[in-house]
Amino acid sequence: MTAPAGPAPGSAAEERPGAAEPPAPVIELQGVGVGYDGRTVLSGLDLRLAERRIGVIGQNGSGKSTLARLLNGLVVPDEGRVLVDGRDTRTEGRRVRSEVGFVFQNPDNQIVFPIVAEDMAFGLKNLGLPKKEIPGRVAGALESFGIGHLAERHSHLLSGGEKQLVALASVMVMRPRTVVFDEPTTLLDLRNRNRIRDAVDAMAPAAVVVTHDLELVSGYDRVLVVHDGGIAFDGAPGEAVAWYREHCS
Ligand SMILES: Nc1ncnc2c1ncn2[C@@H]1O[C@H](COP(=O)(O)OP(=O)(O)OP(=O)(O)O)[C@@H](O)[C@H]1O
Repeated sequence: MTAPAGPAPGSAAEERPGAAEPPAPVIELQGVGVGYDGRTVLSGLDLRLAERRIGVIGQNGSGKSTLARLLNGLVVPDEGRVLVDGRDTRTEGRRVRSEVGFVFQNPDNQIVFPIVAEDMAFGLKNLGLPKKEIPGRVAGALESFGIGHLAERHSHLLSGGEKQLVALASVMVMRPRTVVFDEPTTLLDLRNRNRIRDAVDAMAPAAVVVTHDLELVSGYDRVLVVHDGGIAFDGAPGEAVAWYREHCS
């Protein structure tokens, strides 16, 4: 399999000084409430998200993953609504998910096919991409994360770090405008954690990153602290982390 001459649009390799960045879609939460088994997890959330790098921090069980899943319709609210560029995740979930990708904490949750390239091609086939364009797109996405050599490997036999990079490439190959990450570095050693951090920092789409890794969000545009069923702090990374340390440790 040969990589295309240039980096894939939307790939990490495309990101370079002066490269045009696609505008992030505007994600709006209006009066959003979610509960499980009659227990409220998030309530009365009103948020407008349009920055390119947004971090989400908070204690275990505070509702961060739930908030992340609301953003592309993996969870639909019990109250209120979530709009992505005006599209309601309840009624246009499929369309929203083509614009807002999701990288799970455990990459095994998103790998379906045994071979890496097959797994990545599956999503593109579903998108209706012409068959002859698929191998080039897959190769380009893998190369952009420095993992072209994994194309023909068995997905389930990869190391944790390799799997997480493959999961990220599998989302990026779909060319989303925003990628939501649910604790992308939790299972990784320091080297792979830094690879993922650099990949997220450099990628062209916007990103919303849920994490307990407070250093990860230090250069972000905005950080939300989820606490007591809502957003307890919303602001610059330094202040958000300081608020979190003071109130939640
Ligand atoms: N599908 C579900 N069914 C029942 N309860 C759930 C479900 N998903 C989440 N919860 C509960 O909702 C609460 C919030 O969970 P969530 O995963 O959003 O928190 P979190 O902040 O991401 O936690 P962590 O940092 O531990 O990953 C928790 O009490 C969790 O047990």
